[in-house]
Amino acid sequence: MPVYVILWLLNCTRFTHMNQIPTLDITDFERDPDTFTQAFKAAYTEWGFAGITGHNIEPEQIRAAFDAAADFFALPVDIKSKYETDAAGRARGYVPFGTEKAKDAQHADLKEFYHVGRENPAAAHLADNVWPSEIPTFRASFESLFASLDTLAHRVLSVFALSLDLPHDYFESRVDQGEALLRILHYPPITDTEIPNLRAAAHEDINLLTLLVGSEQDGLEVLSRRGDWVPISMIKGTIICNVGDMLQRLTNGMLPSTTHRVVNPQGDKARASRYSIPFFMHPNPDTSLACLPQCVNAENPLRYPPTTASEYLNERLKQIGLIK
Ligand SMILES: O=C(O)CCC(=O)C(=O)O
Ligand SMILES: [Fe+2]
Repeated sequence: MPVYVILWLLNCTRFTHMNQIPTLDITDFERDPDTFTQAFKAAYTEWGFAGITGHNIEPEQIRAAFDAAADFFALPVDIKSKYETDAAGRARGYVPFGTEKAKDAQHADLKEFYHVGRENPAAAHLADNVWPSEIPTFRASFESLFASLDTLAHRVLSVFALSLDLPHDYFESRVDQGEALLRILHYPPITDTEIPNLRAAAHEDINLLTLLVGSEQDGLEVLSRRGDWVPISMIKGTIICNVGDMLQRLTNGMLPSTTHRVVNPQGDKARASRYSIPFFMHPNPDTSLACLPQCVNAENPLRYPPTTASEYLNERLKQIGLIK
């Protein structure tokens, strides 16, 4: 075959299989809700992941949060450990390196993290936050980022509801007392390259939906429907939003909770820290995760038995080592 034909064929495959998660500008929803909801549904049915732009979260707010994170994780481990708590599922405060292991993984992930969660004195299942006094900017930075991501999560949930032929406020009464967790993640420099561990082994997120303030460092990869690992390269400032296992169950798998991982960088890049900040949105504990009837049909028969959000969460947190 002549070289120009091979080049032409290669070019065609490049364009017909766009191998990158889609990006959606959420301000398009206000301009044309129906068209946006259709594009949104198509993106999530195919990928379970999309980048969100037009979200109104200022770059300075994100910068301040990453700076506070770097300052905290640079503290000696005995100081950081003062902020470990006994909140169920380690849902508040510091969680040391080597604690979490992806379901079915053989080795622990290469990360330490800090959980900041929803506070509501009227809801007994939501623990109080703890704040490191050593980093004066920490509390204000993460309270403000939490509030902004919570608002965005509500906007995104209303588009999910519309794309499932539900009223736009369907999820409101199902998440108002629900846990939401900001997970401030630090993947320390890797000094021993012979280790079998990954920064984060392949996993699916347990919750309803995740908003990820993505890292400036490479490493995040998403498993496509075709079975290949797609490195995520995002325009700076994009917030990644992905479906979690709870939304996958509710939609009987119609919206997939896509497997993803964080791979170790090669060469000098391995010697740099990596930071990222996912926000995990959970339903109220008593919310049923039974599949929605409109997602069950002859082509897509019922895949999951009914359960509640709290039952399911407990089972999953045991699998990843966050509950004994
Ligand atoms: O660090 C990242 O980019 C992704 C983190 C992640 O997938 C998680 O914590 O569930
Ligand atoms: Fe994840």
